[in-house]
Amino acid sequence: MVERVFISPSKYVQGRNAIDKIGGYLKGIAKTAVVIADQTVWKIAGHKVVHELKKENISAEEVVFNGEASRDEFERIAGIARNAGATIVVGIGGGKTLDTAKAVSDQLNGYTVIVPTTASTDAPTSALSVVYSNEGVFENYRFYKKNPDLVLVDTKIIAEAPPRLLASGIADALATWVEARSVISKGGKTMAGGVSTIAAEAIAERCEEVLFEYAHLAYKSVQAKVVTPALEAVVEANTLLSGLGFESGGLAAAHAIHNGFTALQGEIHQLTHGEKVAFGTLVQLTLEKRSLEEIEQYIGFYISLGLPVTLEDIKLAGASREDIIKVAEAASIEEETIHNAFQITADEVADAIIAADQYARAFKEKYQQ
Ligand SMILES: NC(=O)c1ccc[n+]([C@@H]2O[C@H](COP(=O)([O-])OP(=O)(O)OC[C@H]3O[C@@H](n4cnc5c(N)ncnc54)[C@H](O)[C@@H]3O)[C@@H](O)[C@H]2O)c1
Ligand SMILES: [Zn+2]
Repeated sequence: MVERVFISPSKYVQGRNAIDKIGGYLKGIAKTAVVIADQTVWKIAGHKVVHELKKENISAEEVVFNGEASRDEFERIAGIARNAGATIVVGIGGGKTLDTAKAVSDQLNGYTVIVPTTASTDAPTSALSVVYSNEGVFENYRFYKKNPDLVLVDTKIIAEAPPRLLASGIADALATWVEARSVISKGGKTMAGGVSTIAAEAIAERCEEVLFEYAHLAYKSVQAKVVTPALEAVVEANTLLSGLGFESGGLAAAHAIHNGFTALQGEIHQLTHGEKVAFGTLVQLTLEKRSLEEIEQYIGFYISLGLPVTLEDIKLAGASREDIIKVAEAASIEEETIHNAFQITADEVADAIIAADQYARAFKEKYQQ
């Protein structure tokens, strides 16, 4: 029998100006931290975090993240952290920075602190990193023995991040219930290393409900750069509910197809993780033989948030059948999560990709003329 497994970060804190309190949460943990953020995020939140740490006599080794969550980058930063004697690892920024901080902390046996500055993915809470080549092609998932010790989400900072990033996080989070319910119904394995729990199932389902209720209001809030109760709800859905829901509830086709897309070259690399996951979710719904009404509900929702729904939208207007097969093959390799819920061949996946594109084009013709 396969055991039920549920995992989560030790502490999750979310609210307006939450970052001001980071020193209090880390007081007495250790004397030296390595703080990782990219150039943009150093200005938005990095220096503020370092300032708050200093107040509690925690010194900070400041590292500029180079933009890719790759093995080389993990090694480079782990080396800097070791030389500095850092035992607290603070990652500030988007999913790739946070995944890098987790990898570095694992190597140091450190205390992991995750500070997302946009609700663009459900990376913050999980005990894994998605590893890419230096060129941005998906390589593998790297699993750790523990989830982050502290996830600190400042909704004031997130309200001022680009709306496109929030929409991307909504798409990533909308995949959570679609994928988890498919894995649960097949008794498949989750990213936590067992089968799902009632807890993870409830969280994943609630995640979708919150998004259908509040995503638009939250998107408008970020367009106006203000913190609202709707934004707080959606930030929690994108980050905590989706994070726990995907990790202990299961990933399936949507994310495998996302990973497949990274195998292609060209403009598709300009799309965010969540944008590719949105299309992947439509493909999964296609594979599940969902009704027209249900699929249109998702397509309409994505379009209203400026998310891509067609191959043209994801910069693959001119993709050949060969390209689509390449994506489908990468999505169907033995290790991929698609097999947690589907018994399927690359050919069937390729056909579903083309069908999902056709459905979305038909929707646009029907409603947008
Ligand atoms: N480990 C997991 O569980 C998990 C889950 C989901 C996604 N992921 C990974 O996360 C990555 C995607 O993350 P992403 O979509 O955040 O992209 P990203 O990390 O590549 O980039 C985010 C971008 O947003 C910018 N940014 C961040 N905060 C900002 C702010 N407040 N204002 C302005 N700009 C800001 C950053 O400078 C960066 O350029 C992928 O590698 C994906 O595989 C991992
Ligand atoms: Zn994702």
